[in-house]
Amino acid sequence: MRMRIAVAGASGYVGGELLRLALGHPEMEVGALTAGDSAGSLLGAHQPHLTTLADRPIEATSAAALAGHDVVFLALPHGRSAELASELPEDVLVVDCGADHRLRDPAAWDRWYGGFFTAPWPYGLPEIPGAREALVGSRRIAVPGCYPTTATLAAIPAVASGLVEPEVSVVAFSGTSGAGRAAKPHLLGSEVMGSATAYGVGGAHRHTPEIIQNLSGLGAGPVKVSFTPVLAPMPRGILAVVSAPLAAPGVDAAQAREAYAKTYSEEPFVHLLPEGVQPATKNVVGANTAQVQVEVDVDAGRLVATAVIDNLTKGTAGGAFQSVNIALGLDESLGLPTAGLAP
Ligand SMILES: NC(=O)C1=CN([C@@H]2O[C@H](COP(=O)(O)OP(=O)(O)OC[C@H]3O[C@@H](n4cnc5c(N)ncnc54)[C@H](OP(=O)(O)O)[C@@H]3O)[C@@H](O)[C@H]2O)C=CC1
Ligand SMILES: CC(=O)N[C@@H](CCC(=O)OP(=O)(O)O)C(=O)O
Repeated sequence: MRMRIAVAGASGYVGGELLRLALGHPEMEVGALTAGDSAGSLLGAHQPHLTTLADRPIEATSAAALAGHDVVFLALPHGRSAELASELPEDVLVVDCGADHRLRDPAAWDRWYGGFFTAPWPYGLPEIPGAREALVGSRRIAVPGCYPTTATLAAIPAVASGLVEPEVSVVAFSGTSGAGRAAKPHLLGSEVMGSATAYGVGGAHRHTPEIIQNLSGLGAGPVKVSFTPVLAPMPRGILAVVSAPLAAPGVDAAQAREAYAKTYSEEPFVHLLPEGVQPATKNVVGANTAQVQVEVDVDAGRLVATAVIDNLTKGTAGGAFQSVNIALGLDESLGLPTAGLAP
């Protein structure tokens, strides 16, 4: 029998991507849809690309509306998930796409988010060593932030293998859907089109502690991270450029490549591109794949890795379904697209 899913935040960008993927998942069927102010309207008013769900009503978000489902996805603003999740039964698989259950350090939570600290849930980035095992059988999943997913996938092999010093620089370019669909002046077409802008510069972005948490858990000790996000004029996609000083002067491109090939050889969604081919965000639009590349800048003594994902697919909804598949004992790749859209 198929699993019935509920989506809280169904009118948003992540909600829309969760539903798009649910329609292609052979074990899932769509149940309740909820939101905030959009409650009382039909889904088609918010997600016109989901033609077959257009006449589904959106209800107000409450534990009662989400009851009676096998899997509940929370695609709500930060701070809205924790209380709601605490009212949902323990045997229901609850997947939080927001940040409420990602950070393990209460002090980091307090500094970057604030408010009531809730216990962290198994982290939905199976490619981190040990994370896949923690997801098996879990009934709670914390979906990573989209920048942390991209940066972490670019950096894992370099950091875990000790090829680099634990001082990582991340510069990542995100499409505008990363900011959600609520109207914000800096997201107006006239502001975004034909321009790219850094923001959260100087270690001020809230994804910094999440990237640090991920990279510091790889067995190579604490990792310092300098993270700079850049808003790029595209609807979807993230490109992360990660670099770090080589741990020893002799580390060469072949060694770096070997570490990346070995780390990702069995991963269904992470692809090391052939030598010299650089990842491009357009290659992964709508796909749950990450493309990665690694080079060594001998003159600067740095390893440079790049990765791309679709922020809404591998970066949120696709990663969420990948983790749900693992938690439920299904094939990890079930229902997840691996091909992007071209041209
Ligand atoms: N966009 C991305 O690439 C990523 C997003 N995330 C996270 O996923 C979550 C959803 O993001 P996204 O879809 O982009 O955001 P959107 O702004 O596009 O959507 C937010 C959704 O939450 C609903 N909502 C807002 N306030 C409330 C409330 N008080 N009670 C109930 N529902 C409410 C909105 O409904 P209404 O229409 O009624 O306002 C809407 O359905 C966020 O936590 C975000 O940080 C994580 C990774 C990547
Ligand atoms: C382009 C853009 O604005 N991106 C968002 C990150 C979105 C994301 O990953 O989400 P979480 O909020 O769930 O952590 C930002 O910088 O705030």
